[in-house]
Amino acid sequence: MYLFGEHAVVYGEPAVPCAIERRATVTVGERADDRQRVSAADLTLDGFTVEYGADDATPDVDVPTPLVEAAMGYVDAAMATARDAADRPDAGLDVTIESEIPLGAGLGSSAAVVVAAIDAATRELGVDLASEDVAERAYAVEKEVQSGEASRADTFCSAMGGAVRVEGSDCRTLATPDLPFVVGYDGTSHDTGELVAGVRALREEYDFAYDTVESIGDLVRRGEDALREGDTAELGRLMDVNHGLLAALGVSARSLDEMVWAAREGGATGAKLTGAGGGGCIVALADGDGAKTALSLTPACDESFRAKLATEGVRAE
Ligand SMILES: Nc1ncnc2c1ncn2[C@@H]1O[C@H](COP(=O)(O)OP(=O)(O)OP(=O)(O)O)[C@@H](O)[C@H]1O
Ligand SMILES: C[C@@](O)(CCO)CC(=O)[O-]
Repeated sequence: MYLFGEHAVVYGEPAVPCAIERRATVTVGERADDRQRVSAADLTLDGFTVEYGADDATPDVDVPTPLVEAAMGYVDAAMATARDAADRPDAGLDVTIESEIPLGAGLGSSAAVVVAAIDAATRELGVDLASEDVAERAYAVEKEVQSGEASRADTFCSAMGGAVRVEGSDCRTLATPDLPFVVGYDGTSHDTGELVAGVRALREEYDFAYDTVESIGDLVRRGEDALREGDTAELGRLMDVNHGLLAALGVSARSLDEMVWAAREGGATGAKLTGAGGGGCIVALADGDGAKTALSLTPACDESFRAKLATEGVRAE
């Protein structure tokens, strides 16, 4: 989840994502043959569940094929980089994905799945990669699958845990403050690639959009100071401004605006959309139950939950 800086991070501005305790679990077992089988038991969207195998010509599913193809793109590429890291190009793998993270909703579900898949597959093939190496390979996978449009933010954060700072290829972990986050989810998903392309087009066409991206960078630097000083009032104010700047770039949605306002009216110190936008999740900084209750009473909000910061990144269980 992004405290600050999504979208602008694609153009080299800094961003501060934070890992929360919602995990993707990937189990990998080596096969006796050279085939690949993937089952994503809980790849759910709008109430559908899909299970598919890499060796099935036509997956037996009741969801749009593009969704399955998109999921396979990430998982295939993750397995390929794991086989490459282990120098075992012909290894056959059985992969099972279980994820608690809503898809395409701004919580970095693809990064979590790719990071966990690379970590589990390399371990199964006898290689113990450092979390930083898992992060770098996961970034390459996201970049490839998202046609060159990805920052290192989601993957580095998923791999390392806690709060991190990403600016271009410079990725660092930050001292993790214990901040009270509440997430509101509208139950929908977005296409990250389309939203990133929309911002790119706007930024190329209008100077003000170009400047807005730079302003987000300035805001993130101020946010880092506030984080260091533990100044939650300032963090909240900057989250509100960050939401406004993202809205100016065209990536908010009525449901996201409604949830942001509900959280604020429920006493949140600040609230913003998180991730690519268009629909999905907002994050609020909020002590007490007011913001969560306000969200649960908002028709646009499908689910709200307290998001505990995960200090640990990818791990073997
Ligand atoms: N449990 C899962 N099993 C298989 N594939 C998954 C799973 N969760 C996510 N994915 C893949 O990741 C895609 C969603 O990633 P995408 O980058 O579009 O959104 P996100 O990471 O959830 O949101 P954002 O980029 O805004 O943080 C899904 O369409 C699917 O291809
Ligand atoms: C919109 C974006 O900044 C975040 C999506 O999770 C894209 C990216 O950083 O790859």
